[in-house]
Amino acid sequence: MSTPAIVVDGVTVHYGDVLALDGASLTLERGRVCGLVGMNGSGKSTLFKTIVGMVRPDTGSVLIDGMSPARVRKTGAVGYVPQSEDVDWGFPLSVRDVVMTGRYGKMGLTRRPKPADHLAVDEALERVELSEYADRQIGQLSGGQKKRTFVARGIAQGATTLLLDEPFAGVDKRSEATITRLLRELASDGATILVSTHDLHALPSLADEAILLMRRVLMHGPPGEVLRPENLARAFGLDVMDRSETQ
Ligand SMILES: Nc1ncnc2c1ncn2[C@@H]1O[C@H](COP(=O)(O)OP(=O)(O)OP(=O)(O)O)[C@@H](O)[C@H]1O
Repeated sequence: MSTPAIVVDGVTVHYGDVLALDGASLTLERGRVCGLVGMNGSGKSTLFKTIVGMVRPDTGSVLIDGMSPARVRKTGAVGYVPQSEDVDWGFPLSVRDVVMTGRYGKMGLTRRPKPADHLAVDEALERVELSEYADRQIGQLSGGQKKRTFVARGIAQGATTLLLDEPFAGVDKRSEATITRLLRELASDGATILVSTHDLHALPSLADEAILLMRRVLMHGPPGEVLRPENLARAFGLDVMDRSETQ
């Protein structure tokens, strides 16, 4: 069997007294889109940050393509689309600048882009349909364009694992459809995608599998099974399929 794309094994994370993850374990195979579902505060962002190596687990381990987060970070194999709240949108960076940061690992210490870097950025912008916004400051984008900028960064980086923290929050239907199509295309090219969302109705058309998180993985399987009302009731404590979104 090939090495799984992501293995999270018994990960526990505290922020001071707050227990954010409590023995979370999961394995994701290559070329799959997995939806991550859980109520506010269930540890979704913490799980992403642990996988990318921004948060260190108290116990447990993370392997990406069989490597530690610190090691894999240097390869650029993991792309991360953070929650909007985690980004300083006032920073004087254009869309092109943000996408170019995905190439830094390949540039060495000078960080001087070569023609191949410019080409990779142009191609990534085209793929997410943002070429005409390339020189716009990132704060002057719509919600969907902001998300697509970070997806483009992952593409320019050549990421084979992409982690997206609520890419559909504050995004209109058209951008949602564009992002969904992109993620499906990237997965069919072999990328592994872990994506958190509150939009449960959209999950079956987006994801091959789903995870229910409540500080630990309550369930991991086909979306139709994971989203059954009795399972959602365990994770959310209410009948969420009667609502368009869970909050
Ligand atoms: N930097 C931090 N310092 C202290 N507590 C934190 C920090 N970040 C997260 N937490 C707490 O850890 C728990 C898990 O938070 P996390 O952001 O991972 O959840 P989430 O599932 O992503 O939530 P949401 O759906 O609201 O984004 C919450 O109780 C949260 O308040």
